[in-house]
Amino acid sequence: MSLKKITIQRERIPNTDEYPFSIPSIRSFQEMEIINNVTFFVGENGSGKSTLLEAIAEKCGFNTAGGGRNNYYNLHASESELGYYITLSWLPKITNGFFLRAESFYHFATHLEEIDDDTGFTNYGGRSLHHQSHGESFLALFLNRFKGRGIYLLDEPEAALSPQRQLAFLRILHDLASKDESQFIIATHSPILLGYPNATIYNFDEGEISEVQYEMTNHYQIMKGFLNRRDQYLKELFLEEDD
Ligand SMILES: Nc1ncnc2c1ncn2[C@@H]1O[C@H](COP(=O)(O)OP(=O)(O)OP(=O)(O)O)[C@@H](O)[C@H]1O
Repeated sequence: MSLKKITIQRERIPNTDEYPFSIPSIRSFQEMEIINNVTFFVGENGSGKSTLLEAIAEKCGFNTAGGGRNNYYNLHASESELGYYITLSWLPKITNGFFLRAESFYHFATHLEEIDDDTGFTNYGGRSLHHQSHGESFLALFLNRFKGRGIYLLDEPEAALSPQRQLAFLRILHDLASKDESQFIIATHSPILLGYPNATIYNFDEGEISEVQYEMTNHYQIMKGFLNRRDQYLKELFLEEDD
């Protein structure tokens, strides 16, 4: 494991009322220990997970629109507004890795058409990502591009994956992370992915970033409650809407 800690340099922050410091979890952020090869960011929509992940990606030297160090292409290639304020502590420093943004993956695939056509997409399962389904192309990326010592930052990788493929992803994650060469930080809403054993889960809700146990996440509790008592859940949900 290489990335050990993420720290914010609070003395640099000019105005805490503006984005990204308008986000409660980011405003109160001091430091985050990275204690496992697999770390999850969980929390409500808009709680700041992508903001922090993007800042980490920028500090790793990855394209903030998605990709690795050598993937330069223009897609609102905005600088992370948080990146300037955070410091990453490494031992040892690594430069290999990838930042996956589900939302801009199509553009990444187009970028590969331009640079990787001649090499036969060897890092992506031998087929253009545009010629694979969304979920297939994600898995091709995980299976072929993720290898060796590296840091992999994934923003909602479940976006394209069926439950069965999410399980397949857990297997890939296990194979890569258990060799102690690969490190993952994953922002997710998936109760399946969050179930990866012995991961650290950081919750971005309630105005701070704090460690949480799997079974205590809203995602686990809502999904479990819904599956166990679907009729009751729906009855209460629709009752509230009618009020
Ligand atoms: N460039 C920006 N300028 C201003 N506000 C922004 C910017 N990017 C994001 N925000 C706001 O910051 C908040 C946190 O956004 P962020 O994308 O980090 O949330 P998230 O936890 O990843 O959410 P989700 O689960 O929906 O992906 C949101 O309210 C969002 O509207």
